[in-house]
Amino acid sequence: MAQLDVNDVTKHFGSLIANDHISFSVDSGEVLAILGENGAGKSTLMKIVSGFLRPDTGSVMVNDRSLRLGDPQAAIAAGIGMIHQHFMLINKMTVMENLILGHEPKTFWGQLDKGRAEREVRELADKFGLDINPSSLVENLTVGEQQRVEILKAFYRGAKILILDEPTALLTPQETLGLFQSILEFAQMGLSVVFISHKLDEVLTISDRVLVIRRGRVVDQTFTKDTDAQRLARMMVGRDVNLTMTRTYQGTSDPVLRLENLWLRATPSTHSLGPITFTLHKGEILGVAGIEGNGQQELAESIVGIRELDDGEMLLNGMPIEKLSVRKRLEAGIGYVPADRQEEGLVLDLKIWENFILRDYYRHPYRRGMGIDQHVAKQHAEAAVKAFDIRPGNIELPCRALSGGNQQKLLLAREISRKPHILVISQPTRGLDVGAIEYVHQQLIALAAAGTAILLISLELDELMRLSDRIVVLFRGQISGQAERHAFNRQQLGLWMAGQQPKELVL
Ligand SMILES: Nc1ncnc2c1ncn2[C@@H]1O[C@H](COP(=O)(O)OP(=O)(O)OP(=O)(O)O)[C@@H](O)[C@H]1O
Repeated sequence: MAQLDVNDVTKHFGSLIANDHISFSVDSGEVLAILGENGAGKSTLMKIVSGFLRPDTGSVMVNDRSLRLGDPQAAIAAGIGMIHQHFMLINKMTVMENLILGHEPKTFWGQLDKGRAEREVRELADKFGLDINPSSLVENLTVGEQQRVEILKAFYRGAKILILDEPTALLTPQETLGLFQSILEFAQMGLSVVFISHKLDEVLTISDRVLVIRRGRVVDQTFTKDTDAQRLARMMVGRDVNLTMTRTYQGTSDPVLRLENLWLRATPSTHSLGPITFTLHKGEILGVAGIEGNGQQELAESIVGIRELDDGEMLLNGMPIEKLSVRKRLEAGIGYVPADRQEEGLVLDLKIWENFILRDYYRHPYRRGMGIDQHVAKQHAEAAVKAFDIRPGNIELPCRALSGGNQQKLLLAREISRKPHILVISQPTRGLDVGAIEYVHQQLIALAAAGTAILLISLELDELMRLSDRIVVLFRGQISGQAERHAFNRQQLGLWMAGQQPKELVL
């Protein structure tokens, strides 16, 4: 089938070397995992292989033939299929329209041959075991289904080498298993798969070989069967990492936030939420579990004030806040780290220091007359960039130039520096490497120990079980179960996530 050889690839961005003489190969039928810290250069490397970026030097070969570099069409023609972290589908079109876009089969008269397109799509879906209805609108599909469309699209264009960039970041555990099953089948068919992930257990489960990149260089390669999670973490980060950090309870019984019968009506794109009643205490971490789309986002946004309540009460330190604007709530001591850091959390075209003061630029200590005291703002941003080890540390760079993990660190740095009474934080470690996860967990533990009440929303049960004092589970906008730390039980939490009613529900 196809073998990929990457030879001596180097790529600079200004003075930064994102890829430094990288070489590796993937055989036909092999699953190669690429591991590396945030900013190590994995995405850059894959963009080079798939033609989205041109390297400064080096070559890429498919079956011993040189690939024309910096040309996505040439990469596709050579059989390279790239599945990006952010899907590139058109929501208002059907699955089939997306699949054939730009490669429409034509009749003799030059018109779209719809029958042939449908037949080809069904045959492909069958061949690769990717079950999907070609006439569904993409906007009505789950994330897992959209990913299947992306993979099918690559196959429709003749992919023999599949590159998956953090493909499980948005999937439920069940969808992840389904994807793994598919990957194994692809490998058995002789396809080559490159799998980029920060999740060591996934890498250990799915790959044959692991390539480790640090600061743009290949630092190690190993057969998966010869390694384990601790060793992989050490290779990646260059030191031992605590992969299972837990905390001992430090919370108090002082209520900080009280939600009483909070209720949100459904909209065409959202579930109804509630009635939800709970109290968040000083120094406590309250975990919110649930499969994506079961009201977590609505809950976070109604606390922060982005969404208006249809009913219910919300008290912050005893004061009703449900009528306050977002800005007033932030000023009153609520911090917010949204799940989508690129859409909601940061302004990617603004500089690092500008993003750092985004919540407070109009007030002390940043306001100066009608403008901003740039000196103070930059000083504070510099200090936070150092304290949170954000790389590269040049605060004049636009946020866009930071890797995902470093963007997340910047968001945390901003919110934590504001010393909030409450921090609402959603998917805090999505896309982060193990070293960065360890760091974020340390920060959350320290923040709670200093008295902040944290509402931790996460799809990762392990993360919730390690950090939370209590966990509530959301299912279709309602609390389907809750448990105290001493009674956490993975299986039970999973059942509640799937909507199974608990025997005893204490609210
Ligand atoms: N367009 C760009 N302009 C300037 N610098 C960039 C650009 N794209 C990437 N970089 C820098 O190149 C380095 C490698 O980034 P890359 O996105 O390849 O890392 P990564 O290993 O994929 O990280 P992550 O795991 O966080 O996704 C980083 O330091 C990043 O800031």
